[in-house]
Amino acid sequence: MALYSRVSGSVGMITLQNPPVNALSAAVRQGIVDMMHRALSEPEVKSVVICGQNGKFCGGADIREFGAKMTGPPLVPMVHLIEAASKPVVAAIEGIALGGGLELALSCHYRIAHSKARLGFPEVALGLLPGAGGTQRLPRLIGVPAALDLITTGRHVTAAEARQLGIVDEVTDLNAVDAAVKFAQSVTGKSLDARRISTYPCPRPPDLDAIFERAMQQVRRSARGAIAPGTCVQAVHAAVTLPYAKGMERERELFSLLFTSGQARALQYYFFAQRAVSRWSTANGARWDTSKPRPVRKAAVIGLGTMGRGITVSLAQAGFSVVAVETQEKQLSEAKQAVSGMLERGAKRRGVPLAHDKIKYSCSVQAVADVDLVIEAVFEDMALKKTVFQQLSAICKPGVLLCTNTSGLDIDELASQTQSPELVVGMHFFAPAHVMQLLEVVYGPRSSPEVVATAMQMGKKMGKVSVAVGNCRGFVGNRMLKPYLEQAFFLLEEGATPEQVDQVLEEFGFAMGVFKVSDLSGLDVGWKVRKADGLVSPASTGTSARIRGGSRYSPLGDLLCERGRFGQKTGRGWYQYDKPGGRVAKPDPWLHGFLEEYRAQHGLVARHIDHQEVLERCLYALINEGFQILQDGIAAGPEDIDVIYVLGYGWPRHRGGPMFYAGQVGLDKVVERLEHYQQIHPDVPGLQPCSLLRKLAASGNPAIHKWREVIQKPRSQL
Ligand SMILES: CC(C)(COP(=O)(O)OP(=O)(O)OC[C@H]1O[C@@H](n2cnc3c(N)ncnc32)[C@H](O)[C@@H]1OP(=O)(O)O)[C@@H](O)C(=O)NCCC(=O)NCCSC(=O)/C=C/CCCCCCCCCCCCC(=O)O
Repeated sequence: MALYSRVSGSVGMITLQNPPVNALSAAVRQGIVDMMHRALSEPEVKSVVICGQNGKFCGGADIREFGAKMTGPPLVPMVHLIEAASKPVVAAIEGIALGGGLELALSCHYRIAHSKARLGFPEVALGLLPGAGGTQRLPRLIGVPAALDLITTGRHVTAAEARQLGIVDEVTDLNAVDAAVKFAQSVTGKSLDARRISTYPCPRPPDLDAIFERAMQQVRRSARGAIAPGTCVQAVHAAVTLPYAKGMERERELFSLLFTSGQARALQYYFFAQRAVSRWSTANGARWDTSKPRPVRKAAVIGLGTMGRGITVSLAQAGFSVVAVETQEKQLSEAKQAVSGMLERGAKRRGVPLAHDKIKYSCSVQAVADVDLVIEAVFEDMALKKTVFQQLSAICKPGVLLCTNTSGLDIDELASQTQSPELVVGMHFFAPAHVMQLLEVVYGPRSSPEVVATAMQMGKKMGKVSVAVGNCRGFVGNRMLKPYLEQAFFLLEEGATPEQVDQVLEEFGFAMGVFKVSDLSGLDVGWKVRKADGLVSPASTGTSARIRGGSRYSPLGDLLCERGRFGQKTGRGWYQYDKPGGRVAKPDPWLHGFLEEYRAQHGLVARHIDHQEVLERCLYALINEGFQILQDGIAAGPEDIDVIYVLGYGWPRHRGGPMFYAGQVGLDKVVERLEHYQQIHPDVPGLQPCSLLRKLAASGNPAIHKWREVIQKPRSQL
C-alpha cells in the first residue's frame, strides 16, 4: 500500500509500503493512484513527493504477482496520471529504483537521488522489457545509445552515473527525502511543460540505423537464444520511429509477447530459485534458520594451483586475512605473482582498493596454526588429500573448520582423517574460482549444522551463490555431468561428430558444447578419475572393450588421452587448435578418421543422428540423474539443481535449469523418451527413468514448486 502525509504544510508525501523492496503490488498501485488524486484535490498541497519506506524507493513490479490474474490499477495509466499532474511531482530515490520503480520515477517531473542509490531496468533478466513506458521515456531523456545499453543489459547504474546520463536532476549525500521536499517547495508554481518526458522528441542521431544494427548484433551474440534482449531493441526502435502514443502501443504489444513466453516464466522462476537456495536444509534436518554460522576472520588456502589461486583472490577481495600455502618455493613464488596480477586486474575492474596486504604466503603448512578456517585445494588425489587433512588436524587450533575443494571425492572419508569430523565440509568452487559465482557446499553425514552455515555464509561474503548439497560421488553438478558426457561419447560411436553434438547443445543455449568444454577443462582430468576407478583398460577390440561392470562404456576419451590429446592445453583434443593453449576450436580431420577407424574396429556402423536425438539423449540422461539426486536427498529441491546448472555448467538461464526445463517439456514426455532410448540401449542404466521421475509424471506433472511434497524424504532431527 501507500501512505499519505503532509509535510511542511504544502507538500503531499506518498510513501510506498511493501517490504522488503516496496514492489508495485496491486495494493501499492492502488495506494499511489488514490493518494495522487488526494494530493491533487487538496488546495493546500502545492507539490508532491513520492518515496519508499525503509530507505528503498522501489524494486519494480511485484514479480510474485506475475503468475496470477492481474488485479488493481495497471501501471501504465498510473504513470500517465502522475506525469499529467498539474502539481510538480518529485521522486525521492533512496536505495533502489529498478524496473517499474524507475518507470515510476521517470513519470515524475523531477528526480532527486541519494548518492548510494542504484537505478536500472533489469527486466531483460526476467525475460521482459520495461513495459510501463520505460522503453519510450528513457531514450527521450538520455538518447538512444545510452538507453539501449541500460535496457538491453539490465545493468544498474550508480546515482552519480544516473546524474551524468541525465536520469536524475540532483544527487545528495544527505537525506534524499528531505532534499526532495525542499526541491518540491522550490519548484512550486513553475510550469511543468518542459518536465513531461513523454512530450520530448526522441533524439535521432545521424547514424541511427547503424546504432540499431550494432545493438541487434550485440544482443544476438550474447543472448544464446534468449528473446528479451532483441525485443528490447525493437521497443526502443519504436520510440524513435513512432509518436509517443503509438510507441506505447508497440511497447505493450512486445511486452505481451515476452510476458506470455516460456522464457519469461523460466527466468522468473530462476530469479526466485537463486534466492531460495539460501534457505538451505540438509537431509538430516539441519536448516538455515536454526544454524548459526561461526565467526571467521582469518582463512588459509592449501595448494596454490589454478583453483587455490582463485580461492585466495576471492577470500582477500571479500576482506578475509588469508594464509596462502604452497610447499615448493618456486611454485609459491609463481603463485604469488599470479595472485598479485589477478588482484590488480580485479581492483581496476571493480574500482576497489588492492587487497595484497590481506595475504601472507608461506611454504610451511605450520603457518595455518592460528586461522579459523582452512580450504584445501591440492590435487584431486584422495591419498594426498588424506595426508593434508591428517596434518591439518594436528596443526590447527581446536574448532577450526576444515574444508576441501574436491570436485567429487568422499567428504566423509576425508573427515575420518581428522579428530573432529563434524568440522569438515566441502567447498566446491568452479574455475576460475575468483570469477565463477557458484559454490557447492557439501555436507557429509557428520558435518555439523554450524559448519554448513559457516561455509554457506563464507560463500555469500565472497560474492558466490552457495548451494548446500549432500555427499556423493561428484556431488550434484559433476554427478549429473557423467550421464550427459556418456551419451555424448555414445553418440560419437554411433555416427555423430563432436561438432554436430556441440552445435545442437549450443543452439539449445549452452555457452559451449560438451566437447568444447572437455577440451577447455582438459581430457586428462576425467581420465585420471576413470583410471583411479579402474575403468581404463589396455586397448582391446571386441565388445568387452566397451563394457564395464555389465554396462556400456565408451573408451573414446581414454584413447585420445593415450595419444596425448588433452584438449586446448596440448593443442589437440576433440578439436584442433592452432597451438598448445590455443582457444579457437577447429574441426579436426584426424579425429574424424580416428572415429571411423574406431567404429570399424568395434563393428559399429555409423548412422544419421538427428538434432532431436542428440538433445534428448544428452539432456534427458542428465535430467534423469537430477531426479535420482532429489530422490536420494542429495539436493533438497529442484531449485538447488537448477541454480547449480545455470551458474556452474552454462545451462541457458532462459530455460530455467534442467529440472524446470523437464517440467516445461512435460515429465511424462521425458519418461516416454527415456523409455524409448532405453529399449534401444538396454545396456545403459542411466536411461532407465528413476522412480521419483516416474512418480511425479504419474501424478500428473505437478508444478515444480509442488515437487517437494512428492519427494517427502523421511528426515531425522539434528
Ligand atoms: C536489488 C534487489 C531489489 C534487492 O537485492 P538484495 O538486497 O540482495 O535482496 P534479495 O534477496 O534479492 O531480495 C529480497 C527479497 O525481495 C524479493 N524481491 C526483490 N525484488 C522483488 C520484486 N520486484 N518483486 C517481488 N519480490 C521481490 C526477493 O525475492 C527477496 O525475497 P525472497 O528471498 O525471494 O523471499 C533485488 O532483489 C532485485 O534485483 N530485484 C529484482 C528487481 C527487478 O527485477 N525489478 C523489475 C521487476 S519487473 C518490472 O518492474 C516490470 C515493469 C513493467 C510492468 C508492466 C506492466 C505489468 C503488467 C502485467 C500484466 C500484463 C499482461 C500482459 C499479457 C497479455 O497481454 O495478455
